[in-house]
Amino acid sequence: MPPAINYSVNSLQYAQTNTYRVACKHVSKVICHRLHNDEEQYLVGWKTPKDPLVPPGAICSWHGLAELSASLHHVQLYLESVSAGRRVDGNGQPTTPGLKRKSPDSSDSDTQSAPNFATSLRKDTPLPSRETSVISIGSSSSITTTSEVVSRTFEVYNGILQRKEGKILAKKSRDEGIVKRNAANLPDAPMLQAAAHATTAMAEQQIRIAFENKLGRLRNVRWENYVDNTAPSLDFTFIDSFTLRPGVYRSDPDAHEGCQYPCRQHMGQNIGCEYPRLCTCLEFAAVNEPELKRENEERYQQHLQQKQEKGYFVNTTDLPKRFPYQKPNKDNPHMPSKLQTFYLDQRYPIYECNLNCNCGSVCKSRVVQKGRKVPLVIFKTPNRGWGVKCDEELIRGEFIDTYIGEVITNAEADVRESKAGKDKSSYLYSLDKFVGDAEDLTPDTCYVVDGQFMGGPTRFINHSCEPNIRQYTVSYNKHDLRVYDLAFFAIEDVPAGTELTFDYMDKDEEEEEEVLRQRAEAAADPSNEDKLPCNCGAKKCRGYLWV
Ligand SMILES: C[S@@+](CC[C@H](N)C(=O)[O-])C[C@H]1O[C@@H](n2cnc3c(N)ncnc32)[C@H](O)[C@@H]1O
Repeated sequence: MPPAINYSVNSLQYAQTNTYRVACKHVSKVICHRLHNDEEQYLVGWKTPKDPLVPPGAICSWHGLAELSASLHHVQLYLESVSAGRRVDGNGQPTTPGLKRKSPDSSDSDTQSAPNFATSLRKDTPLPSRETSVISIGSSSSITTTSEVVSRTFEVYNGILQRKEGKILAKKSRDEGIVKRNAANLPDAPMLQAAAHATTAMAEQQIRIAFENKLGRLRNVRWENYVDNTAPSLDFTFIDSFTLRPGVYRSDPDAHEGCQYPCRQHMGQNIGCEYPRLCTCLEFAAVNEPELKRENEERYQQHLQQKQEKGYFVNTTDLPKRFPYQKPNKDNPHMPSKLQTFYLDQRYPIYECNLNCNCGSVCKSRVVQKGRKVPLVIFKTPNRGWGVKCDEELIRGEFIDTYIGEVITNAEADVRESKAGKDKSSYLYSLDKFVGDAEDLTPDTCYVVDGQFMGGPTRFINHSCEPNIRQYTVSYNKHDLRVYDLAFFAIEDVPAGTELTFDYMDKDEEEEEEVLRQRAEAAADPSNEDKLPCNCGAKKCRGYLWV
């Protein structure tokens, strides 16, 4: 019989409330659940740290929700896999699909189903100071990962966790009648049977509260779910600006080139910049070509030629430019700023004034930098996961919010994608607008925004083949071609409460007939078999998400 073993106190931190908190970083995954003494408990599979396992040889142990408050997203992942019928055993093989959920007032417990070690412990052993059982390898001396451990056929012993002199001990039970379990196939049949009768309502409620708390930090965003009891992922942090990761650089805003003379505070009847030829911020802004053509046909032709050769970065000194936004409506100051139709249609990069511009904060060329003004709702859709809508009507050209997240190198994006599988691509947004406009800026060297684990509410926006919003490039530093804002604007009037969607493939509008032809072609193409079907419901739906 192996002796009682000390194990890392880091993994279960003793909180002042007399409750241990399972440290998230040590959890591999939640494997099963049960009702134990009327308490919902979750079987936590441990990661194997280099230091002694938790406890050495242990692969999993049961914990109540109070102990799992710092690891709730593992419980959330478990509940999602159960409801999707995707549960797998320790060998990665699917187990009995789809446990039937019980209503919250269900009083079934594991004692009424097939006996398991927990039942034995409770009956015959003196009540431990902490009633949690642990499954561990009896004879294993080497430390291996959880998945390695469970893939071997071991007889395991069942023990209890005890608190003693400031440490947590895993102790083998002396109970003769204890049921030995084979760790190769967890959760095993008796566990699954017990789980099928055990409610998960308390965990679901705590997950919803935890998400509510996260969202509470955001102004003017709420969430609702009239579809089921779930909440958006807890493994997500709301941030309010880009988080730059290693290898990513952006210039200091203090160093941005701003518009100087003749710009000044409160100019242009207090609506800011008014010199479309001189303003240095507008150096690379869209040239007002009809105006130029009217004024000087020769210079106009020269400009077209240069544009064709050099793209956005042609010499436009003294040429008339287009301000990105319409002038504020003096009669109705509550009317939101609108992106000019030219920019909406042409997708031309938008240059806003910056910290070093003389025009001041009221300038009409400052919209996206002032942040979201519209109230957003994250809501559960019936067949597209979570989506986003706005509580107020949006007008065509109105700014909604930006797409933010971790900014990573393209190489890092490849690594993350290869680890996470194809669904990962949904959250990766390349900052590739200016690829080719600088020699060293290629599809392989541009940065990528990853919104999966960090971001704002726009990270929940779904795709539609007939979208009502679109993403535009907004820059405050005309010399930085690598880091700029990805800003969403309404491309049509959107009634309050309508789901906001953009086209993940950013395609231009096509005739319905052409789209239907392409959809039939895509459906017949076997290489599309593993693609996600698109549920946008649009007449011009292309059939799959990534075509
Ligand atoms: C950026 S996320 C959008 C938020 C997502 N619905 C969620 O619950 O987190 C992209 C993922 O949403 C789902 N999705 C988005 N648009 C969809 C559509 N039109 N049809 C089906 N699934 C969609 C897909 O699973 C896709 O991988």
